Amino acid sequence: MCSTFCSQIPHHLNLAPMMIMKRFSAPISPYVSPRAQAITEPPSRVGFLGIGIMGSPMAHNLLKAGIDLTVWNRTKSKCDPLISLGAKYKPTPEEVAASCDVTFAMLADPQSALDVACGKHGAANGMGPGKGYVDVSTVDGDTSKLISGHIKSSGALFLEAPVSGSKKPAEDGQLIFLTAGDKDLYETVASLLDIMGKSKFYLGNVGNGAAMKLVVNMIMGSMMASFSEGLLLSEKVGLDPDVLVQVVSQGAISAPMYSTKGPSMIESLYPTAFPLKHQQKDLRLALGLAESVSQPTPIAAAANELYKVAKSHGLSDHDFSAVIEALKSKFK
Ligand SMILES: NC(=O)C1=CN([C@@H]2O[C@H](COP(=O)(O)OP(=O)(O)OC[C@H]3O[C@@H](n4cnc5c(N)ncnc54)[C@H](OP(=O)(O)O)[C@@H]3O)[C@@H](O)[C@H]2O)C=CC1
Ligand SMILES: O=CC(=O)O
Repeated sequence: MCSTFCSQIPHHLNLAPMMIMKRFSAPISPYVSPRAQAITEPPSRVGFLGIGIMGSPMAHNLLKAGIDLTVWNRTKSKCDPLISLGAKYKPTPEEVAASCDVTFAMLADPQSALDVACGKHGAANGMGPGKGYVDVSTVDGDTSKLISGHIKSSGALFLEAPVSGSKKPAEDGQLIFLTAGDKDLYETVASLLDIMGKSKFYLGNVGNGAAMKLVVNMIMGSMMASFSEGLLLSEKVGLDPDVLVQVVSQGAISAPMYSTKGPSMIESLYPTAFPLKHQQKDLRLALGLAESVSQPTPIAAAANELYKVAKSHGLSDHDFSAVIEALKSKFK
């Protein structure tokens, strides 16, 4: 079993195989798994793990829609507003999964998504036939496949469903779900995805949703880096950057991101919707994806370096538009 298991460990985790074996205590058997069983449709008890910038409004929308919701977050206090609105709370991901038909997870990165799904008291320990796990975190395909293997070895179904759209779309129920995995689970949770989002794509095998999300965010990260250069250049040659934002917003390169974030970037304000550290993580994972198929991505590679500079100057938890700071002379 070890060779099968170890071959699934994502390269970027950089952990010795024995550490991984210790960390992810849920047994994984690729050969014998309990028979998967249909989930009641729509699921009557829903779990949500990871109540951060995105998880909080997504869970809130489920609650507002009358869903019987159980929540968990590493920092418990972030669950309190949801609990005061009627959500139940369980102290571990395992207990959430055990008490729910379907459990969603919205975690920061590959490591936290693995820890919460497959670690000690992780969700996989509470899964079983008749249940489903929907991971909406942005991770790479290898991580998603590893989580899928653990969940499915319990007899439960697995769907990866990363989202495109930020804090405001999450609040407005306007996210775009990029799903892949068990089609039965996709159909079972469709009504829940419709509460949280405006559209959903089913992309086939596990890994395809993750790949689509990484390609989209690779483009977005490069766009923001390029926009930052344009804003600073316009200012340096004596143009009004506010006018640049207006011109851009009316032409072929118009994007909501430029008109919503441009004005605050000009003021050097970066209220966090999408943390810069997550954008850099997505670029790093996208570059790994490109490397795996020998696709040249020089623009994304350059953008990634800029986000790394921004991170090294303490901007990790600012909005990703703070990448503009890395281009200012004080950082040279
Ligand atoms: N913000 C955005 O605009 C978007 C974000 N995303 C993706 O969604 C995911 C979540 O992002 P977002 O909500 O913005 O990020 P946050 O940083 O606000 O939330 C991250 C969540 O992960 C939890 N977490 C982090 N590390 C661990 C760990 N080791 N063990 C357990 N839990 C952990 C945090 O818990 P705690 O509260 O205890 O720190 C928190 O609940 C990321 O993958 C991001 O790339 C996707 C689309 C848009
Ligand atoms: O992942 C970020 C987003 O805005 O989408």
